[in-house]
Amino acid sequence: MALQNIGIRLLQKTQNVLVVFQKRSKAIYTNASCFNEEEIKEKLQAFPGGSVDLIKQDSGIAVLTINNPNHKNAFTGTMMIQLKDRIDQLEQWTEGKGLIVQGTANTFCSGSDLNAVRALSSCQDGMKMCMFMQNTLTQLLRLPLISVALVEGKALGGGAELTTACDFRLMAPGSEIRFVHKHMGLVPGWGGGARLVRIVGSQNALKILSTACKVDQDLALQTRLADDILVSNEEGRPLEDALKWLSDFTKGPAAVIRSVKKVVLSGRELTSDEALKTEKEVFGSVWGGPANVEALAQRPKHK
Ligand SMILES: CCCC(=O)SCCNC(=O)CCNC(=O)[C@H](O)C(C)(C)COP(=O)(O)OP(=O)(O)OC[C@H]1O[C@@H](n2cnc3c(N)ncnc32)[C@H](O)[C@@H]1OP(=O)(O)O
Repeated sequence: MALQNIGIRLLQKTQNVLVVFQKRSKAIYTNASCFNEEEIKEKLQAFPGGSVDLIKQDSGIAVLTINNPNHKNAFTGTMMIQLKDRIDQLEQWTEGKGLIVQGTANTFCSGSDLNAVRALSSCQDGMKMCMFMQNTLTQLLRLPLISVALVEGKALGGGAELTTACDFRLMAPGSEIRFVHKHMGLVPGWGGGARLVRIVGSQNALKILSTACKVDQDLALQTRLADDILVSNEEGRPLEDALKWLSDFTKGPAAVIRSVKKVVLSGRELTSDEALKTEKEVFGSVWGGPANVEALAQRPKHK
């Protein structure tokens, strides 16, 4: 009977945590904000090409690849839809711990496909595309996975914004992140402006956005836009090195790593009171869990 009660309590705790995160991972724009996802998807379908590929490894780390090499990995309309689908898949991946986002062919991403930009030139269409991408990139940032943008070559415009939707940014030698929006008569619209401010502070963000300067590895380290610089550009090495770099953060059971991300995310995004309550719920989900029981049985010393 006692065991049954513990089981029921654990189930309730897990449900509470789920409720908190389901509430939080809700899209920024919904039908209530007059956003019709199907309508913009239909428009985006008219701009095909390229793909967004996902490989989930047994290690619990997935690799998401932006793949449109003939156009420097620019996001076509169908790639925007695929990105959302892949992130939906990652949301369901309960064994996942980490994610690397990269571009194919030694370049990260040159932003929005300029052909689509030209065709969706009305203010309404632009804003609908922006809402769709903000929803998707917010969903990416809120995945319970520790995510890394692996920047090889150039990350321009929307590509630069995409890097800010990951927890960490690693830059390969010679790579650059550049918010070129100003030169296009634009500002960031995929949420990259708001996220940039959180990462580098408002002074640095203002400088980076108002000059549209190249953020090379030195400036990226100085402003903390990059978390580390990789040592080699040799074929295959950046991904190999990024996987190794990430593995330091993903050692251990998925339930614990995912909980760490949830606690940090709530601290980053919620009010202090909400973050504390969420932390309590997440704590409850791991307290007395298998990893906790095993650790206690081993009586570890943290020397
Ligand atoms: C809210 C989102 C805002 C945005 O993202 S707006 C888009 C911002 N991005 C840009 O303006 C990128 C413009 N492209 C460039 O600056 C240069 O192409 C880039 C990336 C520096 C590469 O230069 P290069 O190495 O000299 O190569 P290239 O210019 O010959 O490009 C190779 C082929 O790729 C194409 N491409 C590059 N970026 C693209 C894009 N964003 N949309 C559509 N096509 C794009 C380019 O047109 C060229 O195609 P093609 O070989 O001439 O058929």
